[in-house]
Amino acid sequence: MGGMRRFGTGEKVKPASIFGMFVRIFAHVRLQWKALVVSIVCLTAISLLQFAIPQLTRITIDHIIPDQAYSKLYLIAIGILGSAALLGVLGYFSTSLIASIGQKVLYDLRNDLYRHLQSMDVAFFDRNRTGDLMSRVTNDVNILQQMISSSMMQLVTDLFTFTAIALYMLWIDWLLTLLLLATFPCMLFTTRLFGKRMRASFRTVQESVADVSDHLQNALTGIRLIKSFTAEQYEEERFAKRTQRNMDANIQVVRLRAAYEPIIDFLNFIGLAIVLVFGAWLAMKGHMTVGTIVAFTAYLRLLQNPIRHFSRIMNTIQQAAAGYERIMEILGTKAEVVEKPDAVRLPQVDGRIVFDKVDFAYNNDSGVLSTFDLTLEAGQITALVGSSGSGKSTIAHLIARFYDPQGGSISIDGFDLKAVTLPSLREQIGIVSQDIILFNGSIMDNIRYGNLEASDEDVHAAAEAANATDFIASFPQGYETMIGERGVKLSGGQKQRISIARAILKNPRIIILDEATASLDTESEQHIQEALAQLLKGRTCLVIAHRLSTIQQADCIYVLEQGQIVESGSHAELLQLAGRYKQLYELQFPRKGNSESAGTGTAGKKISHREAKAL
Ligand SMILES: Nc1ncnc2c1ncn2[C@@H]1O[C@H](COP(=O)(O)OP(=O)(O)OP(=O)(O)O)[C@@H](O)[C@H]1O
Repeated sequence: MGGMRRFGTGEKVKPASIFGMFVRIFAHVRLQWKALVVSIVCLTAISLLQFAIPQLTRITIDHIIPDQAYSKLYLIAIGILGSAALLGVLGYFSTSLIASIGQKVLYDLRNDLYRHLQSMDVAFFDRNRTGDLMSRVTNDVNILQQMISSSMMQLVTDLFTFTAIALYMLWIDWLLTLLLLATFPCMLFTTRLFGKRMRASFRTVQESVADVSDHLQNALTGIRLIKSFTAEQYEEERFAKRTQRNMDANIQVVRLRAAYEPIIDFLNFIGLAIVLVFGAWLAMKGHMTVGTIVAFTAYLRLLQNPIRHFSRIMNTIQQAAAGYERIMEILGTKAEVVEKPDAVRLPQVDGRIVFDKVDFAYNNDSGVLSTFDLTLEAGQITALVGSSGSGKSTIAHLIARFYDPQGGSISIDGFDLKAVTLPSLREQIGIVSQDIILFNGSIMDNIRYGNLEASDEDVHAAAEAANATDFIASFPQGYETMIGERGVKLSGGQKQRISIARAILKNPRIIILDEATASLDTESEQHIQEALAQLLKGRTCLVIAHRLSTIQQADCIYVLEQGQIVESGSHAELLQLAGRYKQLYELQFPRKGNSESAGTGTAGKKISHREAKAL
């Protein structure tokens, strides 16, 4: 395969080796050294027992039969049955111990992965598909899990037995053993050759699983859109293309395996032929006993076990290696928005926000802001208006440090955002936007998300301030009503009020309203406006609105066009200026003209969201 890419970028990095995978797994395993020591003791005992059983065969053939030692036969029976019973008990302990070590490693890995994902910046999530990320945390970790639980134990036992037996065989007959071992490099070479190809195919399989998961995620969340455009057929074809890629890659794996296994079997038979022919020759010459040959053939099987098993579990191992690569791609990606090591806690702020010569572009595309200056005074309502795509939401994202500007600086009360810790910054910012995210859970849980320490009374007070108590009380289970996918469906306005209650409970110093009332009908808007008035009271507020009716009370309004401020002032001042703001205003309130009282009441309600968005 051509090498993997650093996640979400074009940069190529070396593919992870299977050895690297085992080393990393072992680094975690080391932490559970007690369980590890017990398993190693069990495995050593298993190897010794596996070694002892063929010795009993040899003793029977070489000594007991020729000596007609009837009285010793029961010892052989006890020896074999005792060894078998011990093998069973030791097998039980080593299997369960190694499996639990493995599961613990995966538990840590999955949690590390989740923690790492949470620490990534917003740009990372812009770049990567949700379904693909989900598939890495679930499917790829599962594959690794399968390998650890089913194959690791086998491999480790085999390696122990291999070493013990190879040493014994070299001691008994080094020449015969070396001849035998000559087949091993061929097996390793074949395994490597096929392994590489299989891994490439498995990587395709896993990528296609991620594609399928991504498609499903999009299609299921967008099912209304698909139906409204009657695009079912089109989506079905797109889905089939993705599953076809999965099928092709799987068939390729099966073909490789079908060719690989007979080759390994053939090499195993060469080993058997060597032992039989050369051993018989030695026996006929009187240099070796028949019992030793029989024991040698039994050892040969044990010696070849690692390779034979490896060929069987190679599927799982290569699949795990491909999954491991995909996991490492995430773990190896670093967030760009990070805290400096010497970052300080941002103290309780008044909320004066200053953009000083800020340059910003998403993904090194053409810039959204360039040498951009803006000051939001503490305790005031500042509004941003302007055409779609002019950069209003970008300004909000930069304040919350979802992205870092490429040039210039942004500060709050004189603290550069890059010099303060992220939680201390974001704790003081509340964002209420048009895209409301409520989690599956009760209304109580959703409001309490604003402050996980809040008491029930605090939650009730926040709901009261957000004008949400009436509709909450109308549900039979009140605050315990489940919302989200498994619960009741809330209207846009109800969701909005819950999100406002959540922000009120958070009690941040700075509030950002991004299109917060854009999609509401008149009646909801009335409720929301009252709730918002509660939320904005006494805080530093940035209000982004398409509806000019919602921002006339702002202390200062900035009109933004293509990332530049073209006008600023109060509503009245801007109307007098008779520039871009007035133009936007007249588009929204044609009949009221430039009357200053317009829009506070009915005029604003006549304009639809679509019209407003089009501005
Ligand atoms: N995550 C992103 N990745 C890349 N480009 C983006 C991203 N978000 C916004 N942009 C681009 O940045 C520019 C400014 O977008 P922004 O969302 O700030 O505008 P806006 O004024 O808030 O628009 P609207 O009123 O339509 O919401 C647009 O050209 C947009 O395409």
